[in-house]
Amino acid sequence: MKQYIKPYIPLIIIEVLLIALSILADLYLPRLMSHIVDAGVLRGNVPLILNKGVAMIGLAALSVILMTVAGLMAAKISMGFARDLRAGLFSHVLSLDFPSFETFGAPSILTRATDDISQLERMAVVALRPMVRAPLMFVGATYMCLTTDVKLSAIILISGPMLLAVVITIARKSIPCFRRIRELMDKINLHFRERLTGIRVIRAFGKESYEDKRFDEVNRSMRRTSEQVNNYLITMLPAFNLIFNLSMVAVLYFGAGRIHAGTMEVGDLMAFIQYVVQIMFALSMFSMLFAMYPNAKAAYDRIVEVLETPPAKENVKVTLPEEGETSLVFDHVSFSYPGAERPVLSDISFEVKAGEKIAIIGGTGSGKSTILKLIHRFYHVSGGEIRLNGVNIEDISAKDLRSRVGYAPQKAMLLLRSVRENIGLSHDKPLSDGETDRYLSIAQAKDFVHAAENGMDATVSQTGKNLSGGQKQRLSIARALAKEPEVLLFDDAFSALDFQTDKALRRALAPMTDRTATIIVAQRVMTVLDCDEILVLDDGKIISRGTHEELMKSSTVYREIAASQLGEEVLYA
Ligand SMILES: Nc1ncnc2c1ncn2[C@@H]1O[C@H](COP(=O)(O)OP(=O)(O)OP(=O)(O)O)[C@@H](O)[C@H]1O
Repeated sequence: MKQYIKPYIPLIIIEVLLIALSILADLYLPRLMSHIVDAGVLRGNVPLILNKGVAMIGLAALSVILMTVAGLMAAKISMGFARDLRAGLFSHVLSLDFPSFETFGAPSILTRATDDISQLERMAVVALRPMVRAPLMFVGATYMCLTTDVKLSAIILISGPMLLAVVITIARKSIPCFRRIRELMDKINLHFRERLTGIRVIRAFGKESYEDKRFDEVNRSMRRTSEQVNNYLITMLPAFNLIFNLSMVAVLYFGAGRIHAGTMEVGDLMAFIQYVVQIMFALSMFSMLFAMYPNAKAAYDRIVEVLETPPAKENVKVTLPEEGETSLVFDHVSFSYPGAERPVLSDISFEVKAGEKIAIIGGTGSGKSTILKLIHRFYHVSGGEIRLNGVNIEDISAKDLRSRVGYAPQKAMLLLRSVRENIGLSHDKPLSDGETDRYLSIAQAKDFVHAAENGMDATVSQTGKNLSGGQKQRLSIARALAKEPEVLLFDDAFSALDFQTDKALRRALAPMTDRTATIIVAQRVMTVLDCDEILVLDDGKIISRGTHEELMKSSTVYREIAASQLGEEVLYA
C-alpha cells in the first residue's frame, strides 16, 4: 500500500501546512475578540475596535481560503490515490496464480476493486482534512485555554477524556459490524452474479422463489448488521451533546465567579468559551473519524490482503529456442487441487510430437480438462514432470510457455470486442482480412461471420451471448489457430458442433495439425477416430491406451462408449 501513498507525500505535506496555517488563524481570532471586548468595548476605544475588527475579518477570510485550497487538494490526492490503487490491484490480480485467485473468488475481488476502494477514496476525501485538523486544533485550543486561564482549564481535563471514552467504546463495538458488512457485501455480489449469469437456468428450473429466499437471508442479515452499527453511531451524538453542554455550564458558572472575584476579564471568558467550542469541535471531528474508520479499515485490510498475496512464482532457468522439434511429454505426472484430499491425476505418462494427435476420452470428472490446465501451468504438478521440447515447463517463463500453446477451452469465452480482435487476441497488431478469413475458414466460421452485418468487424457481445454455442466454439477454435502454436489443445471444443461441421472442421484442420502437437479432449468417439493414440481416463488414471482399432479390441470401457455412439454417428459420417 505504501507505494500508492508515496507519490502523494509532497501534496500531503502541503495539505498539512495549509491546514496548520488556517488553524493558527482560527486560534488567534478569539484572542483578537477578547482584546476588542476588554480594551475596546469596555473602555469605549472605537479606533481599536475598528482596527482589530478589520484584522479579524482578514484572518477569517484567510482561514476560509486556506481551507478551500486544502479541500481541493484533498480531493486531488484521494482521487489520484484511488485511481492508482485500482490500477495496481487490477494488474496484481492478473498476476496471481489460479489457486490464489480461486481462494478470493471473482465476486470478492470485484467488491474489493470497486466498493472497498471507493470506501478508502471517500475516507480520504472527507477525512483527510479532519485527520490533520482535529489533533492540531485540539492541541492548539487546549494550549490557548491554558494560557487564557489555567484554573478554568481543569474543566476540559475532565470533559475531554469523557468524550474520548465515548468515542473509543463506540468504535470498538462497531468495528466487527463493519467487517461483517463487507463480507455480506461479497455475498450479495455473489448472489447477484449467479442470479444474473444463471437467469435462464433459474427460470427454466422454476427456482425463482428458492433463489429469492436465499438472497433474502443475506439481505436481511445485511439490514440487521447495518441497523446495529447505526444504533451504536446514533448514541454518539446525544452523549457528545450532553458532555458539551455540561462543560459549557461549568465554564460559565466558574468563569462568572472568577470575573466577580476580579481574577478574569469578560473578554477572556468569551475567548475561553470559543476555545472550549474549538476543543469540542476537534473531538467531534475525532468521533466522525472513528465512525468512518472501522469501515475504511475493513476495506483497507481486504485490499491489502489481495495486494500482499504473492504473484505467481516464476523460476525461469531456460529460454526455449524458437526453432526445433516440438514434443510434449507427461512423465509420471500426478496432481491434487490445493486443499483437495484425493489426487485428481495419478501417474499420467504420454508423449505427443509435432504432427501427432493424442485424444483423451473418459467420463465426467475423470481429469481430462485438468491435464490441459497443467500444460498451461495454471497449476503446478504434485509429482512427476511435464516437458516441452525436452525442458521441464517449471523452468520456462509462463509467457514463453503459453505463447507456444493454442487452446480452445471447454467453455468458449469470447471478449467484448470485434470478431477480428477476438480471433487475433494473441497478436499485437490486428489481423488482416485474409488472415482472419483463413482461420475462420478452417474453424468453419466464415459463413456465419460474413452473413452478419459488419462481418468480421461485428462486435461479439460480452461472453458471446449474441452467438449460438456452436458458433462460439468455432470462433474459439479460430482464435486458438490464429496463435499459430506449437501445441494445440482442444478441450471438448467440438461438443456443440453438429456431426457434419465436426467432420468438415477436422478435415480443414489437417494441414495445421500436421505441424502441431495436438491433444483433443472429447466425449465423441467420432472426433478421435483418426488420432495416433487415444488415452482412456478413469478417475484420474489412464486405464487403456492405443489407437481406435486397438482399443476396440482391448478396452471394454472404450468399446462400450463407442458402441453407444457410433451407430448414430456413422449415419452422418
Ligand atoms: N479448480 C478446482 N478446484 C478443485 N477441484 C477441481 C477444480 N477443477 C476441477 N476439480 C475437480 O477435479 C476433478 C476433475 O475435473 P476435470 O474438469 O479435469 O474433469 P473432466 O474429466 O474434464 O470433466 P468433464 O468431462 O465433466 O469436463 C473433478 O472431480 C473436479 O471436481
